[in-house]
Amino acid sequence: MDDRVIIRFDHVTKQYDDDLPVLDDVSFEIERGKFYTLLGPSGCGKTTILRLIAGFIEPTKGDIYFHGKRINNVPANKRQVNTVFQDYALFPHLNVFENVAFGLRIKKMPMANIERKVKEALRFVNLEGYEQRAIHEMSGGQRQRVAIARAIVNEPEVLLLDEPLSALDLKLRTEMQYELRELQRRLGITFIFVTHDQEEALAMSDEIFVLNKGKIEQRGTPKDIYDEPVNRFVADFIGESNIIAGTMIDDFVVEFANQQFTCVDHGFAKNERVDIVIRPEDLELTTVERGKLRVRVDSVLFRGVHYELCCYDAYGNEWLVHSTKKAEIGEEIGLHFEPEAIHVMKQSGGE
Ligand SMILES: Nc1ncnc2c1ncn2[C@@H]1O[C@H](COP(=O)(O)OP(=O)(O)OP(=O)(O)O)[C@@H](O)[C@H]1O
Repeated sequence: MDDRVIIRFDHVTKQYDDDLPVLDDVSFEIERGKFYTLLGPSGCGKTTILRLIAGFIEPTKGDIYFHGKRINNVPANKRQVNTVFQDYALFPHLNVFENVAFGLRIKKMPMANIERKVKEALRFVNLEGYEQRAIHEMSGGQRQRVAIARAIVNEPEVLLLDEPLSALDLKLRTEMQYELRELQRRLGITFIFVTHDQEEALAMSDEIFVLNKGKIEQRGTPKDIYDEPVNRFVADFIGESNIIAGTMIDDFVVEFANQQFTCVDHGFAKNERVDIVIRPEDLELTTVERGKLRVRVDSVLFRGVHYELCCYDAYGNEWLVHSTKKAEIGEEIGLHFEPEAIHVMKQSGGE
C-alpha cells in the first residue's frame, strides 16, 4: 500500500432513515501533508464526509480506512483527527489558555507539558500573550485562531475544517485564507477544508473534490478543475463560463452555434452530443471580419480590471466576455478564440 495515503473511503454510502443516500458510493484517498477542499453546493454531502472521517457518524455501506486499518466503528476520541467547526464551538466561560488546554486536561497530561504545548499552539496561530483573555474580548478572526490552536494542540494527523471562514467579513476572510494555507505548510499535516466558495477553494487547495448530490463529480488540482472541467455542473460551479450545447463531428472538430471549429479534444463518438465551455477571459474581442463568432453586445459592465460584456449570437446563445477593450451596446463585434480555449465535455452528470 502507498504509505502516503492516510484516509481511504471504499464505496462509502451514507443514508439517513429511508431517504435517498446523502453520500452515494463514494471512493477516494487522502494523502499525508496536503491541503484538500471539499467544494459543492449546500446539501451535497460535504459535512457528512467530515463527520464520517471524524467518527461522529458511521457509513451505511462501505469502509473507511486510516493508515490501512478499517475504522468504521472506531469512536471519535480514538481517531488522530480534530475538527474546527463553523461556529468555533469555544467555551465562552473559559479564557484562551483554558480553551486550548481543555483536551489536554481531559487526557490528564502533566501541567508543565500542557503549558508548553498551549504556548506552542498559540504561537503557531500568532496569539502569543493572549492566554488570559476572555473569549468575548477576542475578535472574530482571533476566535477563529483560538479554535485552530485548540485543534492543533492535540497534534492530529488530519485537521478537518468545516466552513471555518464563513462567519468572517471579506477582508478578514482573505487574510485568514493566507494564514490557514501558511499554517498547513508549517505544520505539514493534512487539512480537509469544506467550503461552498469556489474562489476560496481555488486559492487554497492542493486538491479539490467537487461534490454534487452525494457524488464526487471531479477531483483534481485547482488548475485541472478550472481548465478541464469534466461536465457542465463543474464548469458552472467553478466559475463564470460560457457553456453551450454542441456536437463532436469528428476528432478535433466540434460544432456549436451552427459553425464548425477546430479543437484539441478527441476520443468522442462521431456526432456525439456534448457540452462545450469557453471561459470569458479566453474570448478576445475583435472586428466582425477577424472573429470566429459574430455577436451583438447586449450589456457592458466595468469591473475594475476588465469590462464584462454580455453578447448574443444569431442563434440566441449568450456569450460572456472579459476584455480590457470596450464595446458599445448594440454594436456587432467578432469574438476570436484559440482551439485550446474550447473545452469539450461529456453530456452527463450535470444539471
Ligand atoms: N442527521 C441527519 N438526518 C437526516 N438528514 C441529514 C442529517 N444530517 C444531514 N442530513 C442531510 O444530508 C444532506 C447532506 O448534508 P451535509 O450537511 O453533508 O451537506 P453540506 O454539503 O455540508 O451542506 P452545507 O453546505 O449546507 O453545510 C442534506 O440534505 C441534509 O439535509
